[in-house]
Amino acid sequence: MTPLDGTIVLDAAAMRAAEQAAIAAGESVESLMQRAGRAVGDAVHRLAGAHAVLVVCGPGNNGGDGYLAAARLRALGRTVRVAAAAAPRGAAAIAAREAWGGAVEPLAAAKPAPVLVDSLYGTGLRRPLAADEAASLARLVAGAALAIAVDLPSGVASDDGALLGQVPRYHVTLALGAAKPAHLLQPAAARCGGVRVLPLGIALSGDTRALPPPRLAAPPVDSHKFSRGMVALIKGRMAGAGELAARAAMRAGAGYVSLLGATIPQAPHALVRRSIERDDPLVDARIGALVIGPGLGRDDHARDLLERALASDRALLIDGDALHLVTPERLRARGGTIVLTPHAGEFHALFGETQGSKLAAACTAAERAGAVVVYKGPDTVIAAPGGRALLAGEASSWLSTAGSGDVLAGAIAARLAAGGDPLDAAAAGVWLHAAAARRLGAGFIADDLAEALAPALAAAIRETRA
Ligand SMILES: NC(=O)C1=CN([C@@H]2O[C@H](COP(=O)(O)OP(=O)(O)OC[C@H]3O[C@@H](n4cnc5c(N)ncnc54)[C@H](OP(=O)(O)O)[C@@H]3O)[C@@H](O)[C@H]2O)[C@@H](O)CC1
Ligand SMILES: [K+]
Repeated sequence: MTPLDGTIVLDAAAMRAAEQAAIAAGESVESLMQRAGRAVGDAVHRLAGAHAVLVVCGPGNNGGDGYLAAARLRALGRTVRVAAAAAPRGAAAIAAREAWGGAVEPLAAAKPAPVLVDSLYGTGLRRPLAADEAASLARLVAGAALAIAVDLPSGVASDDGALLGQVPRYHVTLALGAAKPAHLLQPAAARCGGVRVLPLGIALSGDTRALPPPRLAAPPVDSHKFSRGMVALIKGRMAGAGELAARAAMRAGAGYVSLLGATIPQAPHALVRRSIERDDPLVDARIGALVIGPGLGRDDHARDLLERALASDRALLIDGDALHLVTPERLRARGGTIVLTPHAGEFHALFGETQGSKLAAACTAAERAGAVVVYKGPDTVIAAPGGRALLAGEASSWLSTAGSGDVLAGAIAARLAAGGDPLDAAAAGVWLHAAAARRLGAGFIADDLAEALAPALAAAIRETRA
């Protein structure tokens, strides 16, 4: 079992294509299912302690996995029962049912067991479960101390993370072969519990991954403040937003941070406050990342500042209000490195209403704007032009606090200013932001979050070294 960090994420069509490629190379559906069933059986055996197990099986290949997992559990000496609402269809699932060979209880009459394994539907689910089937599943999950979903909780849409009906909450989901978007996109992700991938030994390729831990190092011995990365932030009408983003950039590792348009000296004194009117500081060639948007406002002054930022050739991070003042076409025409950090409202203001999953929307938006798009939320998606995308999965719900987005903008800007691929920089910022929140636990405010980026950065550097 492997955790999700950095693993490949495949939609149902890509998963089928990987399966077909394996079959063309000499595998069979049966051999893949045997591997899946055995891996599920072994994982349940490890997770279930000495408790009795009930496996509920559906009519497709997800059900086939369940019959074989039950057979494996029986071979391991476990007490295991099987229930189903319908007979298996398809040769592999029928063979799996025969390999189990034991009793199959009617789902509606099945009594709960301490461990429930849901093998009803996986990536092939296209419509809501029938009401009686959904009710039976909910009853059996509620009656179990440990509920494990095979591949996906039955009732979630694999590609976009939607719920096709009432879906119970599971403790663990065992993803077969690869993670699916529903393991990382809401609302489905919150139903999955802990997700573990069971590798099936088939070749996988694709452009979407779960957010990996950043590969970060301490500054080299010959570093100076500018080589570590200079971040310049444009102060807006709401001064606190820029202050927070600036503190975050400092704590996330930038060597030099200036707040443009703030001239009254105050703590922290390491933050360089400069007028924005004299000697155009926006074109300073030492700037590694220029940030505009936090607390900017949307008036004419804000528009002027945005025009000046767009005219600069520096890597640009656009957040908050500034996302309401620009168009994707304008960004594409500007070119250069651009990172956008919209929440859902800002995303729709900039890109309009979109079709399909949050992942698809972010990828399309990145292409349209020629920018890395960090589509924020409880299931942040990061997409780059060209198709690469990262799914951050569930972060602390305490991040829903004022100023949290300003801190994220500062963290990403610090990593952007340090150089390298802008997608990696955005990913590192998102990771550090989530890690800082984890360290703080509950009830924190954005000021705490900015400060906690430093220990989160130190931990990421230690983990890179280990
Ligand atoms: N990829 C891999 O490498 C491997 C994948 N494997 C496994 O295969 C799983 C995908 O299998 P799958 O394609 O057979 O789909 P699955 O989720 O079992 O459901 C389809 C069946 O359910 C039916 N059906 C659908 N909705 C329904 C509803 N609401 N109510 C009632 N019926 C409904 C549908 O019928 P139909 O829509 O055709 O009428 C069809 O019969 C995948 O999640 C993984 O577990 C491993 O075995 C091996 C390696
Ligand atoms: K399932």
